[in-house]
Parts: sequence; structure tokens; C-alpha cells
Amino acid sequence: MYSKVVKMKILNAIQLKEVDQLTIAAQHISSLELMERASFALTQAIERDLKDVSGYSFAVLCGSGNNGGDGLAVARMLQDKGAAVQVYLLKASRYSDDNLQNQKKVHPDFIKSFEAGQPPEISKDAIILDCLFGAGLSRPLDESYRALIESINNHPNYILSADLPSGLQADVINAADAIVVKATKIYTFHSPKLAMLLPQHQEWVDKYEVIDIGLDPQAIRQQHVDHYYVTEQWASAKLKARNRFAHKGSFGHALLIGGSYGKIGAVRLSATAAARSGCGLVTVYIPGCGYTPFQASVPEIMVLTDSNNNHIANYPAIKPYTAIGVGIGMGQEGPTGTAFVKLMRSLTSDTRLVLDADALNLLATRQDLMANLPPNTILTPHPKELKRLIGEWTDDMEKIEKVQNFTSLHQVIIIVKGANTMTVLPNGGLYFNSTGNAGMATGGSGDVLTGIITSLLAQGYAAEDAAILAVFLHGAAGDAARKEWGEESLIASDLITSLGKAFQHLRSSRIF
Ligand SMILES: NC(=O)C1=CN([C@@H]2O[C@H](COP(=O)(O)OP(=O)(O)OC[C@H]3O[C@@H](n4cnc5c(N)ncnc54)[C@H](O)[C@@H]3O)[C@@H](O)[C@H]2O)[C@@H](O)CC1
Ligand SMILES: [K+]
Repeated sequence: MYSKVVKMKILNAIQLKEVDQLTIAAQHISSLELMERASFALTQAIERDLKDVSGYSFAVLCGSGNNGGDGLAVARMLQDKGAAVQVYLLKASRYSDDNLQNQKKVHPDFIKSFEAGQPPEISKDAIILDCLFGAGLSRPLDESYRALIESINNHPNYILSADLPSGLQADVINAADAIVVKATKIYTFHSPKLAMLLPQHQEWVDKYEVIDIGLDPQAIRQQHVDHYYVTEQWASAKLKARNRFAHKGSFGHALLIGGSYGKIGAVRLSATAAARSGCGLVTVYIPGCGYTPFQASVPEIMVLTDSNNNHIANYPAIKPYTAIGVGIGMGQEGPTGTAFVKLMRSLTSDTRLVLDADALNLLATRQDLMANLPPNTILTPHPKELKRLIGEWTDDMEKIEKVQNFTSLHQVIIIVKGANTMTVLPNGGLYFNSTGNAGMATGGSGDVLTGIITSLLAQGYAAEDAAILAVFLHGAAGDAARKEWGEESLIASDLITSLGKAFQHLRSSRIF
């Protein structure tokens, strides 16, 4: 049970091999038995996705290492379940021991050998199971594999990859012209590999599922990593219980500062999301023009207005509030910038703060203000805002490194928004989110996130938990909203409407 609640570490290929060996020793099993376990779990996942495998035919493409060994074992298991299976085994001068063992367990009539340069003819009706290369791929595939991988990618039926899409190296940036399988779905063992989570590799990674293969928790605990994957189990364990005797004062008071003429809606989205995320009270500070629409449409939220009608030119007293979110729809008018500088100077080290949108743009032009940020301030830039803060990057690894340098230098938390949103902590720890979908790439989605984070901060969540959990809930709300409206029709307000489902689901997966 322990392994369900701890953070999921993203292990690299070397660590996976080590944990593999330690698991074998700790559990008194052979490596062949571990392979059998992994293959059984993979077969079950495929069976669950396809409902019943007996009506399907599979072409299982196997390499010479343990990824190929998995393929051979899964082929046998699928056959036992009544599927029509043909194995295509890559010719090699040497096969791994467990691969050879599994070759012996499949009847030779069902194994055809082939050379990389001469891709096999595969029936269009078959589902391809890609077990050519996994985490052991030591360098990019060379040209001799191009025809093979292209023939797989042109296959009209489903393409399922075991552990990694063959050709993708697990822990490095893969060149844009790398030869990589484009799988319909990847079933990856233990944890997603770093390469699967980087935006640069999106062309090769669509759907994926993590398959638990029962690796030894103690062995995993020994591995030093700074990359984690946020699972539902972990997020649910972080969700605080709500005291039955609570009153509205128990859950904090969030203040959201932002809005400008034509962008009052952004603050409304943030504030409503904050109210829907559990905090007791929400107040907004907006320019005068927002007063009437705000009061008329969201009765739950208290409104303070600036003396200026169209944009913020002053800032409110921040003392009464347990957390503050600044920047949503705020604009960068001269007086707004001046007020922002004054606000930054009024902060104390215990102010719980989120900076978004124009607050980040203003901050980027005044990096001297970084020194005024309370420790663990949360910054939520989109890619352009991030560039203004940390400068350009050449690839995703450099981006990660620059963000880590920035967060540790300034002791802040940065949320890098996108698919698999990354939350980077002051100690360099990086958390990849596991929820969300492309429907959320819509105006106002970020404003909703800022509202959720500010709300969790206001309730007393530790800043790192507020950031990671808010990103998870935001994505989970997006997934719930997609079920109802689909990706195309999804708008930011739907995320707010769906937040209840996200919270309920997460709470229901808690043990207590
Ligand atoms: N915990 C684990 O690590 C487990 C791993 N298992 C499987 O084992 C896989 C790793 O197995 P291996 O380490 O044997 O590695 P792979 O099977 O991923 O690939 C290694 C084979 O590919 C060849 N190769 C490597 N790079 C190449 C290149 N650029 N061009 C051509 N050939 C190349 C090697 O010579 C070797 O024969 C995992 O991906 C997973 O599928 C599972 O069996 C069970 C548990
Ligand atoms: K593979």
C-alpha cells in the first residue's frame, strides 16, 4: 500500500535496471518471473482496453532485448486468451537470456524472423504490438530501421507500444528527425519515461498508461530523482479533510487583484474558480467599470473597486487576506505598473502570493522586484511569459534547467503550463501533471488555474502542495468537462462547473 501514496518517481533507464535487479533480489524471483509479471500486467491492460481480445489478431514485433522478451511473453498470453497472434522477430546476432527463454515458449510456427531492412508484410487487420526497443535503446536508430518504423507508422490499425515507442530514447532530447514509432497508445512500465513527457516529443506520444509491475518500494526509495509524476493516489492523499465544525472563516480569504476595461471576465473566472475550490471567502480588487457586472453576476464574491474606472491604479491593503492572486486580465498601463511596484514593496515574507499574466510581464521588466517576492511565491507563466522571465531556450531540457535555476535562485515556484504541466519547486524538484486535455487550450483556462491555486493557498495548503494539487484538479476538471462537452466546445467556464466533479472524484479515491 505504501507505494500508492508516495510520490511517483520518474526513474531513468539506468535506475530502472537497478530497481529491476533489487526487486529480483528482494522478492526472491528470477528476472524471467519479473518479465512474466510485467507481460501479464500488459496483457491485462490490453484486454481491458479492447474488452475481449479473442476476436482480434495481433502482429507482435519483437526486438532482441527484454522489450522483445516482453513481446514474446505477451504474444503467448494473448494466444492463450484466444487471439490470433503472429510474432515477427528481428534477426540479431545475440538475444537477451529472457528473450531466448520466451522464444522457446512460443510455437515456432507463430514466429517469423525478419531483417530490419526488409520489413515484414503485416495484415492490415492486425493490431501491431511494438516490442522492438524499450528503455535499453542506447543510441538513436540508424537509417537501416527507417523502412521498418515507417511501415509500422503507416499501418492502418492500432499500434500499441510496450514501455516506450520503439526508437524513442528514454532520458534525452530526441532529434526532430529521429526514427520513432508513432503509437496509438503506449503501455509504460512503472512510471512514464522523461522523454514521453517533453512537449518537444509530442509527435510520438499521444495516449499512454502507466502499468504497475510491483517493483520493490524500498529499491525505488533509494533512487535519487528530481522528476516526479503526479498520480491520482498522491493528489488524493494531499487533499485536506474538511473539519465538520468549520465555518467560513476556517477556510481562508482569497483576494484576487486584476481586471481592466474589457477584461473583467478574467477576474470573474479566477474568483469563481477560487470560490469553487473550497476557500471560505473571496474578494476581488478591480477597476471601477467591473463593479456592476461583477456584483450582478456573482453574488458570492465581494468586490472592492479602484478609484480608476478602466484599469488598476492603486492597490488595496493586503493584511486581511490569507492569500493573494495578482495579474489576471490586469493590463500593463503606466499607473497599473506603478501600483504593482508599490504592491510588491508592501509584501511581507509571510504573504502567500500567486503572480499570473500581466503581473509576470511587469515583473519581467523589473527583475529587481524579484527580491521582494516572499519565499514560495507561485508564478504561472504561459510560454511567452516564461521566455520574458528566463530568456530563450533551445530545447526542453535547457528550458527545464533554466526554470530550475530560476526557482532556486529566487526561491519561487514556477508552473510551466502546457500538456503535462510542470511545477518546479525552489529545490529544483519537478512535478509533471497527469491530468488535462487539449480542450483546455482555450481563453480563460489559465485564469481558472490562478483562482484554484489562490484558493488552496488561502486555505493553508503548503505552497508546493497548493501548486501541484491545483494543477491536478484543474486538469481533472478539464477531463470531466471534456466528457460533457467535448474538446472543441470546452470553454473556461466549463472547467469551473466541473471543479465539483474533480474534487468529488479525488475525495472518493481517498482511503479516509
Ligand atoms: N524494470 C524493468 O526495467 C523491466 C524491464 N522490462 C523490459 O525490458 C526493457 C529493457 O530491456 P533491455 O535493456 O534488454 O533493452 P531493449 O529491449 O529496450 O533494447 C535492447 C536491445 O536493443 C539493442 N539496441 C539498443 N540500441 C540500439 C540501436 N540504437 N540500434 C539497434 N539496436 C539497439 C541492444 O543491443 C539490445 O539487443 C524495458 O523497456 C521493458 O520492456 C520488463 O521485462 C520487466 C521489468
Ligand atoms: K517498444
